[in-house]
Amino acid sequence: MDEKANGPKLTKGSRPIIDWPTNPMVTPLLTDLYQFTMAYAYWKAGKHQERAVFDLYFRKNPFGGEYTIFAGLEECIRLISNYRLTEEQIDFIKSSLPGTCEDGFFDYLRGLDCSELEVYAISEGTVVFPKVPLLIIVGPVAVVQLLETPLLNLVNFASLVTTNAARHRFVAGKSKMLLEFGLRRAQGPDGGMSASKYCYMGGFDATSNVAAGQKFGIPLRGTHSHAFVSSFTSPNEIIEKSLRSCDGSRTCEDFVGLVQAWLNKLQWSPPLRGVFGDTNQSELAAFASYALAFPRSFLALVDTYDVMKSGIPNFCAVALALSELGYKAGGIRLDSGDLAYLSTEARKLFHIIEKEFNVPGFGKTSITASNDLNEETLDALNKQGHEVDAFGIGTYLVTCYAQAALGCVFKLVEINKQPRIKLSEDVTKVSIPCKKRCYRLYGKEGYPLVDIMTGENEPAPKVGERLLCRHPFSESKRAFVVPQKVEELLKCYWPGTSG
Ligand SMILES: Nc1ncnc2c1ncn2[C@@H]1O[C@H](COP(=O)(O)OP(=O)(O)OP(=O)(O)O)[C@@H](O)[C@H]1O
Ligand SMILES: O=P(O)(O)OC[C@H]1O[C@H](OP(=O)(O)OP(=O)(O)O)[C@H](O)[C@@H]1O
Ligand SMILES: O=C(O)c1cccnc1
Ligand SMILES: [Mg+2]
Repeated sequence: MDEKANGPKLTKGSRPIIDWPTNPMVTPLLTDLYQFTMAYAYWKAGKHQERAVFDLYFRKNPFGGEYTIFAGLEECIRLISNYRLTEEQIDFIKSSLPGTCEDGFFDYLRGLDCSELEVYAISEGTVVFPKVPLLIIVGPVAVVQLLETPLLNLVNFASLVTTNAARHRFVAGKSKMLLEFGLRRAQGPDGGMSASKYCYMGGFDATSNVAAGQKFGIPLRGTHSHAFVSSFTSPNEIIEKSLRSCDGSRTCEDFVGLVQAWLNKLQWSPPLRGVFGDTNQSELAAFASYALAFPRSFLALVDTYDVMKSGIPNFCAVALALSELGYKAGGIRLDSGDLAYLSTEARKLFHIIEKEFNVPGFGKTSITASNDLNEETLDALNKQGHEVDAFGIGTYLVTCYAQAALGCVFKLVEINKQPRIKLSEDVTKVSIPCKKRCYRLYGKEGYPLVDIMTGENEPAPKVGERLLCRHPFSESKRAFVVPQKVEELLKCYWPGTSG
């Protein structure tokens, strides 16, 4: 999120212009009915202006893991800053509430906005832990109540999918290219757009989602599908066969013939003799056509027929023909079979070709893998050893297949300066009362040691001073910490504009 535009710089009374939420379905009506019935009852009881403090937090890290990445804040601030009900929306609420509701309430809704709210939040993209508030909303109880559902909606999936992406990045390692390919499998258009945005935030390099490329400026990447390969029947189909060399100095009139000649050379070269026989000619036609369309970034999906006997030799023939004209091929994509084995075999062949035909860099030709990848398959591939440079990941990533929801909650912790608590038989569900301040304490090596919550008016932890930190629910978990650095986690992202 752009902290400069929306973050701590704002002062009371300023009226920054902040865009509407990305998804136009995010309006004041995108809430649960009970938020409006409660708002009415607060109003009827004359309580609606009472100053309340709500914490938004989650109770357990997702995916059986040890951390969560907070995301969705920018969209929350966009909603808050533009929060006004239209006449049409007020009419709809009127028609949805019992006829006994007094008109004065609808006049109240007419004037409602978030100018009396203060929003404190942890920066988007920060590693966060259970129970620490990600957002603290302070303001008139009725309006804050109305925001419960949309704020949870905007934070829950965003943080879950960002965390999922970060976990995939962690397993894949820094050097691998991670591509988000999930749009077709995502939970509807918003699921797809949000996943693309937040996977990028979580450490992916690019997306195949063109709309996300336009909307969010995320780099776009892609290869081609099996349909493109199986749509061809023979090289004779290719009418326009000429290709200018990369430097423009000459034209190869029959690129397809050049590819066939290279395939022949490959077949009969001493280190490869007997390795493969006749390759699939329709696949060769597809690859040659793709190379004619994209000579500078030729990529081939090599598993439509047989990876080792057809796909890879055909790719190499096209790549060598391109190389003769001064172009460097982009690489291959594997989308089935044993990805560790096939990538290793492909790499061996690329190295043999580099040496045999003296094509510098051919051994490093990029290998992309896809096909139902997830954290576990990435980990299994690492353990076996593989030669994949880029992973295209869809279904498991964007649907958060391993865990359906993060489970963020929104709890009243104070009203009229009085603490409030929600009790539960389950101690992990007991809310922690009072308006809080939260700090991240760092140790000698500069690493964070612990996050702590204090009451609003308690003194802040001091560098070099010993502090007893206690687990909120587990009496036996406590530790003395001498912080070398103290970072306040929540900053004011919306100071209210009424003052
Ligand atoms: N070396 C490997 N170690 C662990 N998992 C792998 C490895 N190679 C591939 N996988 C995973 O195994 C699964 C293989 O999928 P599946 O059994 O459906 O076969 P397939 O290769 O997709 O076959 P096809 O698409 O031809 O039907 C995928 O989820 C893939 O990511
Ligand atoms: O496997 P995912 O992680 O969801 O990644 C996206 C998948 O989408 C594409 O094909 P699609 O799955 O539509 O068809 P295929 O299974 O026949 O390749 C691509 O080839 C990947 O396999
Ligand atoms: O570009 C690709 O290779 C791609 C895009 C979406 C889904 N599967 C693959
Ligand atoms: Mg698939």
